[in-house]
Amino acid sequence: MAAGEMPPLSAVHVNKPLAAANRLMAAVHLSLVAMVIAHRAPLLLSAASAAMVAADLTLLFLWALSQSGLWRPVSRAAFPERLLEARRRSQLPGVDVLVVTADPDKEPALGVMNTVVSAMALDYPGARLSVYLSDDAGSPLTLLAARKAYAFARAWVPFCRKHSVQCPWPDRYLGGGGDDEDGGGDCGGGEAAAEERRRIKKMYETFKGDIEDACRKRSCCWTKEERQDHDAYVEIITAAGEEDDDRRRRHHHDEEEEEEEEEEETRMPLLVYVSREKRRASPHHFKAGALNALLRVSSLVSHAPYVLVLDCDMSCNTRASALEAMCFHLDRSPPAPDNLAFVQFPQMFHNLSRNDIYTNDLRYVFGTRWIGLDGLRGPLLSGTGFYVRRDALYGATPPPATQAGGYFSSSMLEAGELATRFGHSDQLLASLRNQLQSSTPRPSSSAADSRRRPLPRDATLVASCAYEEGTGWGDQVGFMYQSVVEDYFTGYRRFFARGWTSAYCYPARPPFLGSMPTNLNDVLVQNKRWMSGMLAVGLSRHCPLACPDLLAVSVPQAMAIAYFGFLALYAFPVLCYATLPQLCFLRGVPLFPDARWSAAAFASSLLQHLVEVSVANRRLAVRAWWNEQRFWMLNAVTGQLFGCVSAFQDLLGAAALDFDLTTKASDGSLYRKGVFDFTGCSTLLLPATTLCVLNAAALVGGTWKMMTRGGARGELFPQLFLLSYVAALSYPLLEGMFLRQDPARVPWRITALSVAFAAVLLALFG
Ligand SMILES: O=c1ccn([C@@H]2O[C@H](COP(=O)(O)OP(=O)(O)O[C@H]3O[C@H](CO)[C@@H](O)[C@H](O)[C@H]3O)[C@@H](O)[C@H]2O)c(=O)[nH]1
Ligand SMILES: [Mn+2]
Repeated sequence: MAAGEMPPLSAVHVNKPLAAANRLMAAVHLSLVAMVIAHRAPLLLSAASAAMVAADLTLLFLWALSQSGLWRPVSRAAFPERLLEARRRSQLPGVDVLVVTADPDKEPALGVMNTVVSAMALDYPGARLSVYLSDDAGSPLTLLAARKAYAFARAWVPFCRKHSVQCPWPDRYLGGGGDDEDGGGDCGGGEAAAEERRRIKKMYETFKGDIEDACRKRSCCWTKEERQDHDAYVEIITAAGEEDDDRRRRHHHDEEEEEEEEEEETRMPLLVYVSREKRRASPHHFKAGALNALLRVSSLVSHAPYVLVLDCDMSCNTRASALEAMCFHLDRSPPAPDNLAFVQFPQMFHNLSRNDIYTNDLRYVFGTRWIGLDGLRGPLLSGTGFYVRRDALYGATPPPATQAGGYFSSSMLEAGELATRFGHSDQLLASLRNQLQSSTPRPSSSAADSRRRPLPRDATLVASCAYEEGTGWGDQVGFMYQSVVEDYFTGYRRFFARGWTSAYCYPARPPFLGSMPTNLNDVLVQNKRWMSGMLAVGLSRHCPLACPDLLAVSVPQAMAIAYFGFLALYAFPVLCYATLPQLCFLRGVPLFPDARWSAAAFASSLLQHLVEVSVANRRLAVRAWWNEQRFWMLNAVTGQLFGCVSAFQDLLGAAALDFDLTTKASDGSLYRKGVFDFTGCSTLLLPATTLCVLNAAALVGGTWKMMTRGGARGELFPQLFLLSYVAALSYPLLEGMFLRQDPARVPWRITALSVAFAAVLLALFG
């Protein structure tokens, strides 16, 4: 298929007006900030002014890094019909779906199984699709649920195919809280279809009941000790009577090609359960470790050239994503990106409220930044919902211009070298050698070959703790360890620094839907993990700004990646702005004597933010803008501040970073009402509440003084405005501490400590 012979499978469109607007706003903002700093420089005499200049310079630094990712926002389209005109479905390359789960208490089995089943029902030839489930808890409950899920999928998958169901996620489609169009409406007309739908719904109810029963029985749940200490276990899930079905089908179909193709199409995707070995003494590297174990097991079983990664709560909300992703991967003609390693889909969430007080929609990332980065060299890897080339994950470099496949240097393919990198499993090495030597990611020998075969001999070996010792896994091969944000680090080191690119595919209907935490503490803990993980990369020897390989590929991209590595540093300027103007205001010391430029720079940044939010929401979105302003400020002095502390501890070797799992089971009723849920808030919230009390006290005390004493009132107005703005933003915190009486208010211990700390600050400096 030479370029030109067939129409391109994908298109890219540069959003020129937005690009122009972004550049204009950048120019305006830069000149304003320059004026602010120039005006403050002569006042460096006082410590407070010096600190404010340092704060402004930090803001300027981060702002500068963030700019390249806004300069060329693009959108892409995929044309699966053209793909299917150009190739028969049986010629499509295989896809292995890797699903990871870690804790049946925080991640209820029913939700996990919905993800598994939805992935099995993707619109893709059954013989070329396999789903691997990693269970880090090694829970008998999950295994049992997986078997039940497979049995249900044997009815569900054909049902979705037959009726071209749009939403392959059973719970949503069958009316468990989906939107209108999902409610079975796309199942086609006719009494027979309705009957079939009723039947499948009943099967789902039984399946659900079985799992809920099993959950109630304590015997299925392991203790914490058992979870951290158990053998590896791998099972290719089958269902009773399946062998007979297969034989019958094979008997019907002779060797004729068409029928063989139909057979490939209608086959059930493979489902494999993997619980890797866990020992307390050996590090297990969290999600990255789980994914690498799945990569190895899948290499032995189906070895598909493409891999889709899904978190256990990320269900497929359309069946189209696999074909859409292939439009980019298989398109070799412009405008398809060169050297494409992965296609990233946005993370979207089903449990969002219209009044999204925790900014859980992650608009900033998936609605703005990734669109901009896509115009640079591609969005960063985002943990879930991406289709990635296996050879690129295994360490290949992009092919020389004349060749289509990933490139492995010949020395790497030598037997000794392969074993050092990939470990000592003959079976794994044999499968690697087969695939790696052929340079194109070919259609894998279809998963059909491995069908009903016994489990590969080495399956449990490659899922054992000891297997990775002394190999390249986690460093030269697979998902990267050393960071709790394995997605960010892997995307940067494994792909971008080697010259691979990515594409962002943002279809109108959300392709995947996950769940976000719905109480403040969980949200902050999650943010702290992201912030500490990325900062630990930014401050380490792997800093993107100091990576020669990446800089050689693209300096603007290095800046855009580094921006995320330093994101947590916002904590410092925000901390300054949340203490110094307050304390000075109380003393009657003006900090913004010539406020014109500061006011203009402030207004320009607010306006720019409003434009961003509104463009992403496709309407004037003032409430979303306000929610983001508020959460940004709150997160800066909680998630980002503690993120900085943890990252420094990690760098100094004082304490390793941990991966705190988010809960996918909370009800979120307060969040849906737009009320902050402070249940379980701990020290993480303390800086925010302390600063909030300080601000309120300074605002009241300072205004009082200003009115009673007179003096240089005009020069204090900018501070009065700033303090009032902060007070308005932090009102929910004040309310949670002093006005609310419900159980979800700020724990009184936190309130008391905040008041005490604020009093100390005021006594010392006020
Ligand atoms: O030891 C572990 C820890 C986590 N997980 C799985 O990792 C996934 C993500 O964990 P979750 O608690 O949902 O974290 P989130 O904060 O929601 O994850 C976001 O942030 C992570 C990086 O910190 C990315 O990997 C994710 O894709 C991204 O959604 C879940 O399926 C977990 O089961 C494991 O398999 N083993
Ligand atoms: Mn999650």
